[in-house]
Amino acid sequence: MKRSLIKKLQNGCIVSCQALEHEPLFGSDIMSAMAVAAEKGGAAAIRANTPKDVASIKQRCSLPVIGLYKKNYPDSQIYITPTMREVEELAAAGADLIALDATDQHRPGGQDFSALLEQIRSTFPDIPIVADVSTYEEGVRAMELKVDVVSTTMSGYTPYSTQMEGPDIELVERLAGLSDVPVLAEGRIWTVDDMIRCFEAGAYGVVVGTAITRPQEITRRFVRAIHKRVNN
Ligand SMILES: CC(=O)N[C@H](C=O)[C@@H](O)[C@H](O)[C@H](O)COP(=O)(O)O
Repeated sequence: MKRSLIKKLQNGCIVSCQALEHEPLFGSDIMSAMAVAAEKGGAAAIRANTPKDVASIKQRCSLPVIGLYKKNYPDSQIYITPTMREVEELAAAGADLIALDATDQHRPGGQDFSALLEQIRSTFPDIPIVADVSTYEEGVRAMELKVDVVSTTMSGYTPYSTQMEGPDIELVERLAGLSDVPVLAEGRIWTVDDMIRCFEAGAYGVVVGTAITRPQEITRRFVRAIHKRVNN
């Protein structure tokens, strides 16, 4: 079952439909409409934040959903599905796969990533785990721990990872083909060309978020280009 689900991501464009509370499109109705639009456009899957959005998307859209739950804990730097509590809520909401932070940063209560994995596996053996990593070493460790999928989500978002404007294609290339664990390219994929380069680097699938589902950021790019032109 896990296998056939993961297979659906192969060569797919996974659309991340996320809006935080301070963003103009915040709300499960809007995010589920985004997911339906992505499905109509041929997306392979949806990536969504919070159990509420996941549940709402699952009602209206037939694609597999990679669920995550962004939450801040006072004693931790990580925020993507930090503990078993968020995993349980995502599973109850119907998430088909669950994404979680697999970086080396301090976790709530000092928990080890491998301990959380164990807990998830024993409670939800049929839900594939997507490990969100920021570096090669984190990707290798996640593969050694036999996660189901690795995604380059966190590259550029930990203080010690490579900071760049576009996608971290080098990281995709280094991780892809290291093992039989599929590697998703994720983060700052802005153009079709970016996406193709990720596939050429060996990505199993790509996750595109902001470039499709955050209109305020899309607008900002157009406006910036005008400013640049006017000021030159
Ligand atoms: C770093 C972090 O918290 N990333 C989040 C992970 O779920 C989302 O905010 C991103 O939108 C998603 O990864 C897709 O990336 P992009 O929006 O750049 O296409």
